Amino acid sequence: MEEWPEGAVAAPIVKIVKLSFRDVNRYHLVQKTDFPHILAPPCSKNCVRINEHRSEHFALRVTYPHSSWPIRAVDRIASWSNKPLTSGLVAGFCERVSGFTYYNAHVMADPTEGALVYLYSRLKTVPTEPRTVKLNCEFEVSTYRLPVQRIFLLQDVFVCTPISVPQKQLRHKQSFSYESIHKMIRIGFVGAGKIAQALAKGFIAAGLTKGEKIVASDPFPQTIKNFEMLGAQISSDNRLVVEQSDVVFLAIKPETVPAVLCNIRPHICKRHLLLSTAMGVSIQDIEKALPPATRVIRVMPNTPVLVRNGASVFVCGSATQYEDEIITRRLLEAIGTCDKVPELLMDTITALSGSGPAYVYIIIEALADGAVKMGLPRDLAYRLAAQTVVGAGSMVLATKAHPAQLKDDVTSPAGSTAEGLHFLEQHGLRTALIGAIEAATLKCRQISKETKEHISNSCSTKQQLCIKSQDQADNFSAGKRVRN
Ligand SMILES: NC(=O)C1=CN([C@@H]2O[C@H](COP(=O)(O)OP(=O)(O)OC[C@H]3O[C@@H](n4cnc5c(N)ncnc54)[C@H](OP(=O)(O)O)[C@@H]3O)[C@@H](O)[C@H]2O)C=CC1
Ligand SMILES: O=C(O)[C@@H]1CCC=N1
Repeated sequence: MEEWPEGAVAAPIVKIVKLSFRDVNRYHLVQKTDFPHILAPPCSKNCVRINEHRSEHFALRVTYPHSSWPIRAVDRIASWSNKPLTSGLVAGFCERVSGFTYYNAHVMADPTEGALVYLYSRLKTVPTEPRTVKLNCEFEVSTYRLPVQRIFLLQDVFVCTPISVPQKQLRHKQSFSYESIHKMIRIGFVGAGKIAQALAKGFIAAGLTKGEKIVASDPFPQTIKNFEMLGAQISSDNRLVVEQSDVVFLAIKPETVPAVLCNIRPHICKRHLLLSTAMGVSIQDIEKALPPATRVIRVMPNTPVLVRNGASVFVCGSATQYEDEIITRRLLEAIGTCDKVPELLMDTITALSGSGPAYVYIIIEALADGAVKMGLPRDLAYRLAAQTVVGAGSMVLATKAHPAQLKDDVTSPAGSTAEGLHFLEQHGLRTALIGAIEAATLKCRQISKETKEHISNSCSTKQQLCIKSQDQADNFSAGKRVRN
């Protein structure tokens, strides 16, 4: 039996009868992701069907395929216990509240064998208020035997132990918190520009990592200084970032992507998860330029991730594991919303939420300019305009009402709003915004096409390019500024 990692706690036999999301934070959590072995998909023959449209409990007894199946925790804390589990209980709860479906489930190891409790949870939307999730004894009477398949529903696995466990039951005194898992993931940024900085600051603000756990590269000394100020390790050599991180954000402009991929390619290995923010560069094109089976996820965040209010989406590559999706979700959900989308929507999403903050800033600026023209102090005008945008956006999300309905609610008969709206319609605000999304989408498509050609060409002349990139990288390392 291997040693437990430093800081881990031995989970005692706990029978959870009630768990709230607030409680989750009170548990010591060890994330575990190696769980394709456990559960059948919810709609398979032998499995409880989970009805998405009403709240219900479900319960399953599972039998693991091999008595030697080890309990393994993720990645860098792999094999912290290899005690075999042969059976366990899965209990879950699917809840439909205010239009959202919440999934939660537990796997309890057989107490005689492992005495570990796993908590799986998947929330379509993270509730703003802690929710009580009842997990009760019902599940103990279930006797399903399931084929061994992948879990679809469940997002995360934690080994839990209540904080109230007497110290003497703990093998190690320190707790091993959920946050500390992410602190173990070394995050790297290739390209240290605007979106890289916003992401890094967001992750730090969310407590997912610390500045010193980040490593970033950029040829531009002024830009990279911003990372230095976060306490990050900085370099002008992209290869160093790759070597020193597990999750690598590719935060460079599309035209730079082919040469950079060529440069980092020899340093990419199995442990890496590559998250590309590059607009218009398809997963297929990125994968083509990297070693086979490189795990690539394409993401489209926006700058409000800086204040943990971003709108991000992601697309999984052909070699990604479910665990990679979990990590991506955990990272992006900590700094805003996060949706998995089909890749064909990426160009339009780039135009909408990727570029969108820029449009909204112009709107805020213009609203404030109007107010200043009419006599308001400028700082008050900006504050009111910004808060109005925040409030209106929150109304759309919270009420799910049609924006037109919410607009009508503001517009009193013969009032001032109607006058303002009339003016906007006369001057084509709607048309302008629709046109902006269309124009930006088309630009993304064009860049996508160009990058595809560029990558195809660079793949055919890969060796030459690699030599060139190597030279460039060496020049960066030598402190010279080189542009592609
Ligand atoms: N800004 C945003 O809101 C969003 C941007 N994105 C995407 O993210 C990517 C980055 O955008 P953004 O941060 O705005 O752009 P920036 O120009 O701010 O950042 C890119 C950085 O990469 C640097 N760079 C250039 N060549 C290399 C190289 N060979 N190796 C490493 N770094 C290099 C650039 O340096 P230099 O300036 O000297 O060229 C620059 O500092 C783009 O593909 C964009 O489409 C996605 C979502 C939102
Ligand atoms: O302007 C750009 O190209 C990027 C894409 C989304 C936001 N900024």
